[in-house]
Amino acid sequence: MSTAIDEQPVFAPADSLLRFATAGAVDDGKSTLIGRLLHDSKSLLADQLEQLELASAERGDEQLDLAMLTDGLRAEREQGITIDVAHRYFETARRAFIIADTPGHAQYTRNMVTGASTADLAIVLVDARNGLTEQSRRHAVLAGLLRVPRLVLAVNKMDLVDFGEPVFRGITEEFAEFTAQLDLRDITAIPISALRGDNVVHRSAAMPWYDGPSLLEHLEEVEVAEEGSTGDFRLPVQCTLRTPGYRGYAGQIASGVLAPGEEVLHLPSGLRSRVVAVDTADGELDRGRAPQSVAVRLADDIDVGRGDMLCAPGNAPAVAEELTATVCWMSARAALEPGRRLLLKHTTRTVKAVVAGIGDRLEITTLERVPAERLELNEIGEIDLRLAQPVFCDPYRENRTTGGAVLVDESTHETVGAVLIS
Ligand SMILES: Nc1nc2c(ncn2[C@@H]2O[C@H](COP(=O)(O)OP(=O)(O)OP(=O)(O)O)[C@@H](O)[C@H]2O)c(=O)[nH]1
Repeated sequence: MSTAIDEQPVFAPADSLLRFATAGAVDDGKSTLIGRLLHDSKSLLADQLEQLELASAERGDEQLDLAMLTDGLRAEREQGITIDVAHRYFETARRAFIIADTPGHAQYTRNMVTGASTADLAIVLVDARNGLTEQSRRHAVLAGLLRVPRLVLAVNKMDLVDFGEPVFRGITEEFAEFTAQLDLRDITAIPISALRGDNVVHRSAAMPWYDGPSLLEHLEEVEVAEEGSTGDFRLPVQCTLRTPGYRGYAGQIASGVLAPGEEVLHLPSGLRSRVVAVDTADGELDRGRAPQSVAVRLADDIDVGRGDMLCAPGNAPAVAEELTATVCWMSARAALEPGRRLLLKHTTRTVKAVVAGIGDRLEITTLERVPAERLELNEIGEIDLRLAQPVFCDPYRENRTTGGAVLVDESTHETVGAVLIS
């Protein structure tokens, strides 16, 4: 194993970013996999590598203890109170990556929802010896619900099943059967050994029967849908920028494209205006696209403030004071019950909400919908919400930003629910 630092490539600027989440049960090898990706793609700094070698040598390990890299990260995370998902950046010559490492234990549903809601791809890790478990099924269901566009089934620990093709085929076939019922469009299965590095960054000689890409090759090549920039234009307004002679409405474009000269609709007023300019910190743009942060200048004097929305006049979002939504309940303190008062944070708007009713609960491993009176921690179900003011929203399946929201406890300010608007 080469560890020479001067081999570190000079990174060309990566031309695109892939956000991916890792999901697996405890001990399936997530930490080892992430460590292996960082190590073999030479994404570690000299001092991190040195520390790793030292610590592994002290323990008398022949192999580098790659999980230590992510465990270090987890220690950092544990100092925080509410952040359960650690994010890690790395890049290769071809692409930049942000990994959302979602811990496998206890609060896995909550963590996976947090980590995967913005992911372009989810890696579901399976231990080859155990095959598919209830957790693997849960992860696949959640990825489908959250509409993560791509999924990798990484069958890990292939070294412990003699790199056997039948084991891999058995697991992938079972997975395909299960996911046929889900809304998952793009699934790639890769046999790996995170510990030895087989098919993680480099292709493995131990599995000649597999002729697909290594995991990193796949991550580098997979197309990232230009998410957002394809949909209708939506700009949730964060604030108004005002200096003498200047007024721009600032925010991050949630979806679509906007160019000067185009007409936009302002919500809640329903007024329309023409775009004079789309500004950024680096100057004016010919066109702004999701997920850029911009300030929009309008031809007319409209009263625009935080929580409002500028959008395409043709296919405007719903202005809704009542919502039906799928909710993942994340609070260990109390179950979600009808009558509960909460805050709904939707894009840049926060409104008071009351739970008007609870519909079905999703039995996640069988995909059955069963009647429910309440939702406990980590349960997923359909609820009706009544809002004190409207939100401007799209169905989650059409727009992950304007279709998503979180529920917050009014007194503790804790995030207690992830909301996918129907
Ligand atoms: N033989 C073998 N062991 C592996 C492989 N990948 C991981 N392991 C071992 O499996 C154990 C668990 O690995 P981790 O990376 O800590 O697992 P994890 O999924 O991150 O577990 P948590 O951090 O507890 O969620 C460790 O002892 C690893 O060395 C592999 O490909 N082959």
